Amino acid sequence: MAATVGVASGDYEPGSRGRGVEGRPWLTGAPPPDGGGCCPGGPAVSSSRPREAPGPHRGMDEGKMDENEWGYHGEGNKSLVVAHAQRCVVLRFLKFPPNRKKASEEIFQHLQNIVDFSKNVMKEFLGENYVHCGEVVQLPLDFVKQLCLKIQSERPESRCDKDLDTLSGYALCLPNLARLQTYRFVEHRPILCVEIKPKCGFIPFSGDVTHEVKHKVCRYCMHQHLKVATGKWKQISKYCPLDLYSGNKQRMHFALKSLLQEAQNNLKIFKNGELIYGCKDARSPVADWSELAHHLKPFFFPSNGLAGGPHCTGAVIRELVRVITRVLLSDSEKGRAGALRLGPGPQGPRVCEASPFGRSLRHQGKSAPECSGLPKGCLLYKTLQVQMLDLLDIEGLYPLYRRVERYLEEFPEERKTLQIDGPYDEAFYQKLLDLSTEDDGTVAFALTKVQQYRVAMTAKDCSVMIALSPCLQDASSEQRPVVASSRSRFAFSVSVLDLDLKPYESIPHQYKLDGKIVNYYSKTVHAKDAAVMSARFKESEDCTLVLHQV
Ligand SMILES: O=P(O)(O)O[C@H]1[C@H](OP(=O)(O)O)[C@@H](OP(=O)(O)O)[C@H](OP(=O)(O)O)[C@@H](OP(=O)(O)O)[C@H]1OP(=O)(O)O
Ligand SMILES: Nc1ncnc2c1ncn2[C@@H]1O[C@H](COP(=O)(O)OP(=O)(O)O)[C@@H](O)[C@H]1O
Repeated sequence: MAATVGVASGDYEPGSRGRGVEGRPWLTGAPPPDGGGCCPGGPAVSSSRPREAPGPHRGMDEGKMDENEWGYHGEGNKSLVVAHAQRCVVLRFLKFPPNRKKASEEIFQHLQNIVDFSKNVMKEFLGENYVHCGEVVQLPLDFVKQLCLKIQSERPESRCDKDLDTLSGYALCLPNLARLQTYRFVEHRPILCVEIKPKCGFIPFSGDVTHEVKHKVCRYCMHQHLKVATGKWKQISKYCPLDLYSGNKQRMHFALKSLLQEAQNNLKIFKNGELIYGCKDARSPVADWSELAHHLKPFFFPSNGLAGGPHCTGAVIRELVRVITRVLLSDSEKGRAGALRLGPGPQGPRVCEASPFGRSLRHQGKSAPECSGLPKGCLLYKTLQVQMLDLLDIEGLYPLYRRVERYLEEFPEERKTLQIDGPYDEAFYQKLLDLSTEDDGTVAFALTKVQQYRVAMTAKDCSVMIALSPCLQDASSEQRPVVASSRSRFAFSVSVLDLDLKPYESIPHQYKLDGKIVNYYSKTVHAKDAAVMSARFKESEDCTLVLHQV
């Protein structure tokens, strides 16, 4: 069990073993030292050992954490996140199905693996500026239990099939990326945060793909049909990741407007840390642009130089889309591409046949606008490079997974040597750089492809957080980059989150899911398109017959 540290120097030392929060100024309620803390602005997790703390009472004495200072922030399939009311720090807890008992040490190791993977792998691939590793902290069990009770009513019903881990006391402490990363204390300025889960930005190019449609339509667009059919979402989104990743402003604008029309779990907008836009689940009300514009107008038209009404809504949405596009194309790494050199970009088609944008161009007899491509130092480019570690597609990868499985059935003790469950250290990272696809029949080759696939899956499911804070006209940009809109200027930060390495055990699920998605799409959509085409062809044939008779 991880030790709880004693009184520390007060500096924030990431990567310690489940730092207890005792006596750690950057985690206490006291004002942090300049620049201290997992988020320089500070603070908040007070000190204590996991123990049955005295009954809850107001005030933050040393060693008592107050669940009333924390609020529900969001959750996905695996984690639940709470944010401190004043400070820019979050606690990210693991979630499990009810009655799923996991030993505390196992929880600690799981969380430490997330930190190690972010630090040793994703920081290398995506860049120092975009990735925040956080740190494993140990919390008072009573605090966690009270917190769980407090937030339960705020959770979307669709997420309540799993519960917060209240038994181990471990959580990840991270900077609150929904607030601008400041280098000192949090500046009390309005902050707008846009979170995008872009999903996979390329069409598979592997020769192992057996379903022809997979070379024409992207995974996201195909998956939309199955998701609507199974009731996960009400309507098919017009968003296509290839438009967002294209680097072409026209396509990126279309992609962002599509996300604004149908957010699903791919878009969330926060204002001063509060969720103001984005579906909590399939039953959430339909997107209301006028309400969103009302929230955003002060950011984009600060002098209130814009009358209300539909014109205003359109103008505000246009400004938002343009600013987000500029930020996505910004290059905080000054052109430093990541460690991967996967070639000029996706080798498959650059436009997805299912994208409404692509379809409208074809109907107008135009070709897709040339892909200006993403700047090599921007987060989308780097994320796409990591996604393309999926070199063989799941259809080519799955037999290699079976090879590793057969080896582990024979030598189960080798699982540790193969680093299936970590440690995700430098050695693990170095093995990811071997991009060969020539199968030499060895377990080593199979394992490398499996590990690369897991990393690619992680990059296909992560999210980009963009934080915007209005800054004065003369704000110098050396501390923080600045982006201009028609009437405003914003200091901004771009971060990536949800970088948990996808589990080795999820590969069979991916293989089955891939088949389900493709079969459903081929059976319903592709067949329908073919029927429409043949009806048109028949129609034109009938016309030809009439002509002959005459
Ligand atoms: O619907 P969510 O929020 O539970 O998200 C799922 C992902 O579904 P979605 O496609 O709606 O983003 C799911 O991604 P795929 O459907 O497989 O594309 C994702 O599974 P992975 O494929 O293994 O990434 C799933 O991730 P985990 O089960 O948590 O690993 C979950 O994504 P997150 O909730 O964002 O983790
Ligand atoms: N560091 C963070 N700062 C602010 N919000 C966060 C942070 N990490 C996660 N979140 C919010 O919590 C939600 C769920 O977290 P996430 O890590 O995506 O869960 P999961 O791993 O289950 O997908 C995210 O969509 C995001 O809105």
